[in-house]
Amino acid sequence: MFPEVNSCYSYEECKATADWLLAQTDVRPTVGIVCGSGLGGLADLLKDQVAFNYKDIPNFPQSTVHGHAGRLVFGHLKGRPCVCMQGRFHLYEGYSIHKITLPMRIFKLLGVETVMLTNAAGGLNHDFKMGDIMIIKDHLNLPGFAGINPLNGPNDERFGVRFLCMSDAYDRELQQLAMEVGQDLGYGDFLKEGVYCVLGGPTFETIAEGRMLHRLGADAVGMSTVHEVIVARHCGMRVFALSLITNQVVMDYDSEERANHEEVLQVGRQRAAQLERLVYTMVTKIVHNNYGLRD
Ligand SMILES: O=P(O)(O)O[C@@H]1C[C@H](O)[C@@H](CO)O1
Ligand code: HPA
Repeated sequence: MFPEVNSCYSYEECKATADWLLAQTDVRPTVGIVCGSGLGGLADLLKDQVAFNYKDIPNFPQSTVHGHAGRLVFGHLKGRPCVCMQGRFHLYEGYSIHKITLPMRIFKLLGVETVMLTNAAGGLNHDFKMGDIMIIKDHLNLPGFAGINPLNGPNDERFGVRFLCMSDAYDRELQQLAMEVGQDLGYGDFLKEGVYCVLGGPTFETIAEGRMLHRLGADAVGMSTVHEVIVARHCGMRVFALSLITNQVVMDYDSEERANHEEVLQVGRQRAAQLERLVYTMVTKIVHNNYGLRD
């Protein structure tokens, strides 16, 4: 019934990985950051770094995509203890959905309370431009419609409930904070909000697919994030997510534009510093334990 059931990681396996990491570093992160394609520079902002190559971490998958360095970096952002994935995993790399979301459970067992995810995405909303930063307010989980969900398989209540509410997946207070910080930083012209749709990739969208997703209510489309968000919410972490619009999805048969990964990485490089500053400033304003925000 669940073809990937054997690839689930047990609570004990996740705990073993978290305990291994905690034994190697004194950093006790409350914020976990996931860097999207070409956006790994965020990890370089961490002070007092303790970094691990994914290949050295028990149970961890390896990054196979250009623009995803494959390092887990612990450190501090203005005194706030953080852990940062410099590179994430995607379904199209051939990993099971349980494997690509394993780091979220490890974050939880490390003590992370807030997860901040970034990704590169194609714009579907006609008002969006290349280089816009979209605060994700909701998502469309297309693989989920087809029964591909990271919570498939036996449910371990130590992580969370069997049937997860998703109408509050993206923390509204953090979205508001992002808007305020973005305005303060002068990002008003390119800071947007919208709905992210995940597909399996690795193919970019056909014109008919782009048109369909737009009509379904998606503002941007990508190949990640949603699975991580589901698992992070399942184990009770607060979630905030951003998309960098690296290209406009082609929705016109007369267009000469062609989506490609090099352009995705290039636009990432152009906007990375501003995106990093937004996340950095937000982290300095998040207070943990009482879920409040600092002014
Ligand atoms: O990890 P993210 O979602 O940022 O990566 C996007 C989606 C594909 O992996 C790749 C396409 O260029 O970038
Ligand atoms: N489609 C899907 N994923 C993406 C895109 C896109 O146009 N751009 C960056 N990641």
